Amino acid sequence: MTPARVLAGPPAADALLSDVAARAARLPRPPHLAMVRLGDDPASVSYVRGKDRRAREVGLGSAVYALPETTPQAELLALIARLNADDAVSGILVQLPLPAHVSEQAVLHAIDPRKDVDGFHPLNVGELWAGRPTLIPCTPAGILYLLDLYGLPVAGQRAVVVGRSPIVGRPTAALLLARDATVTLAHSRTRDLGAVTREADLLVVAVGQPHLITPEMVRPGATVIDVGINRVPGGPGGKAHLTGDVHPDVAGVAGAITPVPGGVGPLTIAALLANTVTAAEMQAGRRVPGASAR
Ligand SMILES: Nc1nc(=O)c2c([nH]1)NC[C@@H]1CN(c3ccc(C(=O)N[C@@H](CCC(=O)O)C(=O)O)cc3)C=[N+]21
Repeated sequence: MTPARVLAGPPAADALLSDVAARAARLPRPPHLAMVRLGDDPASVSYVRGKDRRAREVGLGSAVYALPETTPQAELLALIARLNADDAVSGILVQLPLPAHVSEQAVLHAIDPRKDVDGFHPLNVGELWAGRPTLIPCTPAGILYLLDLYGLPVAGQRAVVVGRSPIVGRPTAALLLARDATVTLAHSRTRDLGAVTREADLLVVAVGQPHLITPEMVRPGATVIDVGINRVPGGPGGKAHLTGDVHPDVAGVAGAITPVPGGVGPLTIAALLANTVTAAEMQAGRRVPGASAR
């Protein structure tokens, strides 16, 4: 078996971002992304910094509101209300996870659906499941962009998504369905997971369990998208390193596979900035809400 084709994220992200920059430049003023984070979780700090830097690189405005971990929910909701009302703000992202005293649901409901660049507001979630993707969650949008860029088919494919989280698994299943794949959504209670994943032409894994997917669970020649980002000890020099939900030996069976890091992650950021431009276009009346973003 020839080893799998590696679907590198960074060049695909660059291609998407050059389109984002061109669309941003056609607007009357640069789209602006407001990001809010509570507390100093190192991963959140690093992700938000990465998004902020990439936004500026492609000519978007960007602002980070770094609030104390102890910020009361009412204060966070008041900030969101101000950002909703501010015409200079095109997109709003509240970094997850939130501290336990803040209701994620209350926050996600509070963001104006037309500025919801994460695609987490129930209106956008509903539109996506109804087959009318508008502002699509960033990781699923990034996965579809990656597949399209590398010329991998979606329509008619047997797709298996492992993981049913509201931010990755569920919306990925909805988006693949909107693109005419035959979709199975598997999860921690799925009986004989390997028998299910072996049916997949296209396997998307978003569980957060290092090396859950082993070679015998993969159909030879399948496309495997690894969304897992797991920090595990014992990297080069004994430092913690990143590894995916898919065992490295799967590369000997799959037809195509995304690496971790350097696979889906960079596309997630690019898709966020694409959503920010889409939101700005809608607000400028250049795009009708509901006209497909793809
Ligand atoms: N409201 C909200 N929206 C999000 O989109 C959101 C969130 N909260 N909370 C956390 C998750 C996680 N996430 C990632 C983005 C980029 C990489 C990424 O660029 N990863 C690099 C490596 C990064 C590293 O070295 O840590 C890669 O895979 O190559 C990873 C993860 C967005 N999230």
